[in-house]
Amino acid sequence: MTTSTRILLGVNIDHVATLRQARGTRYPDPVKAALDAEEAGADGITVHLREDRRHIQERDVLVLSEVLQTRMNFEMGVTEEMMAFAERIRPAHICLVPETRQELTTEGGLDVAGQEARIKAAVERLSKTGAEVSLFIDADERQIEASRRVGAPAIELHTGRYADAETSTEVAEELKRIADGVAFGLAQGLIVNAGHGLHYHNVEAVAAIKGINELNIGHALVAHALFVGFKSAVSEMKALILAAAAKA
Ligand SMILES: CC(=O)[C@@H](O)[C@H](O)COP(=O)(O)O
Ligand SMILES: NCC(=O)COP(=O)(O)O
Repeated sequence: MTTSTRILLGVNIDHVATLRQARGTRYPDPVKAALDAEEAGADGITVHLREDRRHIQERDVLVLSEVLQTRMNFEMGVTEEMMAFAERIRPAHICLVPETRQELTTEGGLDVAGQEARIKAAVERLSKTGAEVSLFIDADERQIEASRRVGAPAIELHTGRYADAETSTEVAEELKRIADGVAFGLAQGLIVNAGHGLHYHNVEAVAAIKGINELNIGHALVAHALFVGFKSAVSEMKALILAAAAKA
């Protein structure tokens, strides 16, 4: 069981690439953002190579795999194309995520319980690359138990519902759901990460949940970086989550 006392920040650079792809230019370069993020204290760099290539491209991942000083968390759908690519680049971490072509963003967690044999085969195959494989799931006991059964050492709890909650009651309910999921995941012997939709005003309560290993944050960092620069955006976020975890 991992009971880290120090929470890690994984910086997702997808939306630096979103801006580049909007115009088909060479800038802004997500690789530069990744290096700046590392200098500012990122513990890892997350990229999601989507099937529709709306942001991160293969070349970004290949260059990152050569230049990162920390570690790459490669998010991917469970497809043959992505599995073969992951076997080629051999990232330190692989996170299996659900993907729908038309979605605005990742809408829910991976249904591990509903397709255990398929996910187990993917986890087994990808683990042979040496990667720590995690599953991006909702904070739901059924999915957490299934994640353990398929042999994933780690899970990432989808915090999108918490981020989207509007009333204080909903926020409290969603936060409790995440906190319960973290405790349940740890009790199952899993490494528990969390992320999606976290920003400077909602992150502290999640960072204060004991036992979370890492938060993966992207969209809010890229948005804030427009005004303060990428390094400052990352270091502000890192300071916030470390302070919240230390107070808890
Ligand atoms: C899996 C996850 O939560 C993120 O990687 C997210 O998918 C990135 O942003 P988009 O969903 O906008 O591509
Ligand atoms: N896995 C979640 C992630 O990497 C970042 O999501 P977001 O902060 O861009 O919503």
